[in-house]
Amino acid sequence: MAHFEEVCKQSDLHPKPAGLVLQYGTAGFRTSANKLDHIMFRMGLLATLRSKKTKATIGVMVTASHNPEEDNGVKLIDPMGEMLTSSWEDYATQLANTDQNELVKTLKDIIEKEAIDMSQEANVYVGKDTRSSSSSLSQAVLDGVKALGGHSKDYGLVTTPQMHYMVCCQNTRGKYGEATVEGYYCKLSQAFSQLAKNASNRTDDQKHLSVDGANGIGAIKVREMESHLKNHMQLSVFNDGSRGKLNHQCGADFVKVQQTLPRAGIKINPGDRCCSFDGDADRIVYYYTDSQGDFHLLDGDKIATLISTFLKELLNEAGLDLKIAVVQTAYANGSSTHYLENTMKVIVKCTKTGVKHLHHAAQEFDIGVYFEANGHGTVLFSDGAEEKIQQLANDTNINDERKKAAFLLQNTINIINQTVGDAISDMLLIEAILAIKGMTVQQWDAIYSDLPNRQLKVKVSDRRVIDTTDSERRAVTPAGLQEAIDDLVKKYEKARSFVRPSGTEDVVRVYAEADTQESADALAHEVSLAVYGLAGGVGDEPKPLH
Ligand SMILES: CC(=O)N[C@H]1[C@@H](OP(=O)(O)O)O[C@H](CO)[C@@H](O)[C@@H]1O
Ligand SMILES: [Mg+2]
Repeated sequence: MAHFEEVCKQSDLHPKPAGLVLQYGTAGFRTSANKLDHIMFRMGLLATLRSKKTKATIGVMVTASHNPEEDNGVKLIDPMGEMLTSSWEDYATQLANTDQNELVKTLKDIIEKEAIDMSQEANVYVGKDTRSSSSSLSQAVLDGVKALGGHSKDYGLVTTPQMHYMVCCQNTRGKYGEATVEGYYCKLSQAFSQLAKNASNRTDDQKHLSVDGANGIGAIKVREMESHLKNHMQLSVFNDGSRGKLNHQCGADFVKVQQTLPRAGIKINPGDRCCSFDGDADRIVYYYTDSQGDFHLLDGDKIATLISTFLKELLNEAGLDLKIAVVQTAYANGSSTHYLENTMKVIVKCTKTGVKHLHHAAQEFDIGVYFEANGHGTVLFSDGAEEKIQQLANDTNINDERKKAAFLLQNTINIINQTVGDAISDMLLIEAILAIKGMTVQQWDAIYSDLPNRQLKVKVSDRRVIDTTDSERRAVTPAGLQEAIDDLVKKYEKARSFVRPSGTEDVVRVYAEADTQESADALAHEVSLAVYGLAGGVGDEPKPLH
């Protein structure tokens, strides 16, 4: 067929560097931008096949999220706005690594295996972040779609969650919202205005929020959103990309891992409510400093607690019997899990790291709140739960308290981006909850106290020697490692530690928590030494933090 000739011709313009092998990992492909041109072209091809197969619009987002500006990456978005189904991740890896002269054969294999009707129309939406490499790389995706005869729509600069939203809107024929950036702002800001009506007498101070945009796309988009929010919120946007470097000493990942204020580009006063987005605005963390200048972080665990408390109270007031659960990973602070299980008495589930795992687990419940500790998360409502809430909101025979709760639940559904974690949507929901509950960031922080914790990285020659079980909380290989960790953990109070190979970097990650920061730091260091010794450490031996 003519398309394959075109693929061959075009593919020569997007050559694969010899010997390069890349894998579709936790967050798609991610590496130095200069190695990705052929990957982008080929993901354009794959997205076109996926669209033909599903008879739906597929999304492609060009971004490397919180990684340095020099990196880039790409991920595919499935019809309902969710991550690409895992069975197709293997096709992505095959296509990425196949030699130029085998490309058509690899394509034909996929077409045959999936019984794809090539006469079916294909539709692919493409978006990109603000990296300097993103323009040419997203053009390579568009070239791939065109080569296989697919239709494409280039959304240009958008946040990752906006891209997921567009795909979902398109494939639900507008039921989820209008598939434009403007439609996104309208849907979210209308829901926010409705929720904010239920907050009494907020002062300008209470409406004020400092936002660290990580010098990325989130800064641009939150500014665009601001005009839709009218006088409901007052934003000061720092690290808006006009000067600083993307993700450099700022942004959600920096703040979470370093447990400190953005080192660059932000001016705040003690007590000010602040938040940081990551480079593609799918993560958010909150923080403030107290009068002593001490830093207080409100991470994904605190966000999940705030949101699930709010929802549980509304369900009670509405008299709705819906099952709510919180999904976390092993990185969730032990205090958060304890609080959720024992004080709030909600179901808590732990999954492997990576949003797709949390997302799937959250789909099992009427209402599933999922957050990674690093601030990536959202809330999922089952169709049944949405229907019940809708019915109640339309019921004229209920008392005012139930009516109000149903109205708040309805608008909470609308403010949330259920397709994926979304810094802007999460920010609006958190701001609405704080406003409705008349709560300060300090009061939110006081719901429970985090256990001091530390995250470290260890370089080893092959991180695949570490295999884990129990949602990554225990290592089964190499021999002796888990026993060594168990012995170290016993030395400390309230201690917990685990190790796992990263899915996005060539490192082993070490996590430790304990009753004091000194203990958490010491435990993390000792476990790093155990990893270094038993799992083939390379380079210098890990040094103590103090
Ligand atoms: C400890 C940590 O924050 N890990 C991150 C990181 O995964 P790793 O597999 O740990 O490299 O990147 C993922 C993709 O962004 C994110 O989902 C995950 O939470
Ligand atoms: Mg991100």
